[in-house]
Amino acid sequence: MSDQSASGESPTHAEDATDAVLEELFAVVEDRKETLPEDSYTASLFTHEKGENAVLEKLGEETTELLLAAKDDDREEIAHESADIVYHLLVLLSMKEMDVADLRAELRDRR
Ligand SMILES: N=c1c2ncn([C@@H]3O[C@H](COP(=O)(O)OP(=O)(O)OP(=O)(O)O)[C@@H](O)[C@H]3O)c2ncn1[C@@H]1O[C@H](COP(=O)(O)O)[C@@H](O)[C@H]1O
Repeated sequence: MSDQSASGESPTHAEDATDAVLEELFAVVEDRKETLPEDSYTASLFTHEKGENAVLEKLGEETTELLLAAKDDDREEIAHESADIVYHLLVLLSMKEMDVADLRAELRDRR
């Protein structure tokens, strides 16, 4: 990470790319919530069959898996579980009628 990035003064290209990935994934989540395609795992989370409890359970499971991966120093697994957590977190934000912008604003406020 560059000094400029660490200071928070100006986003780097890498940060721009990260932001775009989160925005794009969140847009897919929002689309699945609205259109509810039958073959979509995301859509299934918005049904009564699964719903919020399933998302919360997943976040709990994946957090445990992340802790185990960290204890094992398994970087590939850490990345995998982190991505699972971020995805399910975005689903939860959408369920609460929140936006990825709320997460970004909270992180920015801490700098
Ligand atoms: N990022 C994800 C994503 N992460 C996890 N999952 C699903 O979440 C489910 C549970 O995840 P787990 O890791 O617990 O699955 P698992 O096989 O039990 O694995 P482990 O428990 O062993 O880790 C699996 O069915 C995964 O496919 C995801 N499903 C969808 N997405 C994104 O959402 C987009 C839309 O997907 P659909 O809604 O399916 O069209 C995709 O293109 C992806 O970008």
